[in-house]
Amino acid sequence: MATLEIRALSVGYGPVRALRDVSVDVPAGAITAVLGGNGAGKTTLLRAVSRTLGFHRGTGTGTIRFDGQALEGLGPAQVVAAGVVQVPEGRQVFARMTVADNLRAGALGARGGRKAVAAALTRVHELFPVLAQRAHQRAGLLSGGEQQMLAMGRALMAGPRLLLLDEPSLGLAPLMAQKIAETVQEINAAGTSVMLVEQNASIALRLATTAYVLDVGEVALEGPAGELAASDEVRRRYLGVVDETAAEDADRAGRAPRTLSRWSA
Ligand SMILES: Nc1ncnc2c1ncn2[C@@H]1O[C@H](COP(=O)(O)OP(=O)(O)OP(=O)(O)O)[C@@H](O)[C@H]1O
Repeated sequence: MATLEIRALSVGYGPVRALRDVSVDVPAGAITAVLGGNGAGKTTLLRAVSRTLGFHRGTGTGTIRFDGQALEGLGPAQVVAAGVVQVPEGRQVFARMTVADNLRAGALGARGGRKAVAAALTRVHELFPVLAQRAHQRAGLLSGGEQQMLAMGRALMAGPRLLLLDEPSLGLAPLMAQKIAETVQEINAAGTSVMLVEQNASIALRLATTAYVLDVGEVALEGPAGELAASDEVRRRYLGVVDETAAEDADRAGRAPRTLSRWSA
């Protein structure tokens, strides 16, 4: 059963068409990945779900249902209260506030009372012990990886049933990216559905059950993550694998083969 159903979603920023007729299903309990190059519309898709397009002067048409409830017409805080929480790209922690206060801020939109918040904090500290050790430090002093942990921890404080993750491994060293990936798996195994936007296709396809590839605002490919990982198109464009025929074709055309090293692990 899909917990999140996006149907015929089109989004624009003024004259810029960012998404066109996009339909995506995020099944309950699974990790669903969204891949795509720069500007493909991945972040826009998450903004549409979290109802934060308005902050960026974006407007959209189409339907988005979460557990059968229409999200159109809700404000961002109501979406959080419904159980859908976004971890924005670039972490966006409150740099001048302490780690503890950042986490407290995440609980503001939470359902449930003090007990639920205390339980969420215990859980966040179990997942990310460094956030307990650094509780009284300013968030701006944390490393990039620790800030990503804080951004995820802050989102978990709201008790999400669906977590929207925007490029959690961006700019992180491979070991830290791997650690974050393992934690995403752990969060999912504990019952939270995940919609994962990743520039690191190799990590995303390893974590996800199903995946979508966006290309200039449209769904270009979709299917089981294992099948996409094996497809020549995805391997060539998103996993940095240069197939020989493409390289020869490119040679004949007198230009370098197209490798997208940014996409490789
Ligand atoms: N606030 C905005 N105002 C105008 N255009 C925007 C705005 N935000 C995004 N866009 C445009 O919408 C399109 C999709 O952008 P989006 O950020 O969703 O892509 P993305 O796949 O997340 O890319 P990236 O990996 O670079 O973040 C791009 O053409 C982008 O320039």
